[in-house]
Amino acid sequence: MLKLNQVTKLFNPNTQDEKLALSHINLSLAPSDFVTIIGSNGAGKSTLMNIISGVMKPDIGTIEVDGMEVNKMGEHRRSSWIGRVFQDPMAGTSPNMTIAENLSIAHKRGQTRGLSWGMTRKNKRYYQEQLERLGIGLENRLNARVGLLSGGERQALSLLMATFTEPKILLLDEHTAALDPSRAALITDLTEKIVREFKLTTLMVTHNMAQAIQLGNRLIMMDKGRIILDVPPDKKATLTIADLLTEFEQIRGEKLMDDRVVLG
Ligand SMILES: Nc1ncnc2c1ncn2[C@@H]1O[C@H](COP(=O)(O)OP(=O)(O)OP(=O)(O)O)[C@@H](O)[C@H]1O
Repeated sequence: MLKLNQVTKLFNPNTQDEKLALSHINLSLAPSDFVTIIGSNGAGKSTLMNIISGVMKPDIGTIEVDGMEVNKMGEHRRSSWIGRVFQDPMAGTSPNMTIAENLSIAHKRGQTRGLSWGMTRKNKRYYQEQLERLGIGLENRLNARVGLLSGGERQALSLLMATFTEPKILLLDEHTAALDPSRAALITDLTEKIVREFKLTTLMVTHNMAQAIQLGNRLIMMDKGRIILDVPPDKKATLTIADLLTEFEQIRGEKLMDDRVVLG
């Protein structure tokens, strides 16, 4: 369903700041695959997400979705079938609009017609039903400004908005990293529930090894712009943090020094 062929990204070519962020990445996801991505700082994880979502174009290589090459398709057009949640809870929602207005925008994503809010009673009921699924009481606050919500509430709303139109691909970019542990656990649980329910094909970047092991059916480890480990579903089920650290050491010939990765 998602296929990356030889995807390469070189920043600032032929300058002192030249940086090979992605090097000949080949990655193929089956429908409903949930892949967690870990890797050291600067490994290329966010660049990979940016290239899949169309924020950046690869210098070499192709991206295919359901057999169709999408390299030339811009971010806006891809947004109808890609949902994305960022680390920053402020990034996915509009603070000066109400919860209902934010959901209305998400509802219309990818449609070309103008932005009439279309806040019919039927739509409101539908938004309430969807909010109820989050289990944190937001269904009673449809008219609250989103800027007033806590980080965790806002991130739960971002997750709902990103998956509202059942995208083909869900990209989660360290979406629990800015939350306190209890809120992070809530968003992790919600993520698992929503992805399972809608059978979403998902890529999730995390610095938290425990979370990378807990979620998803497949795990990849990146380093210096390459995929250095791809743990398939049959091995992922029994994978431990110790296994991952050993693999990293064997592949890199050095210990993983990023405590955030180990401790989460
Ligand atoms: N727009 C850019 N211009 C120049 N260099 C960039 C740009 N974006 C990323 N890089 C560089 O490319 C490399 C990969 O960056 P990227 O953000 O993808 O890493 P990452 O794995 O997400 O890292 P982290 O875990 O620290 O967030 C890094 O060395 C980074 O400094």
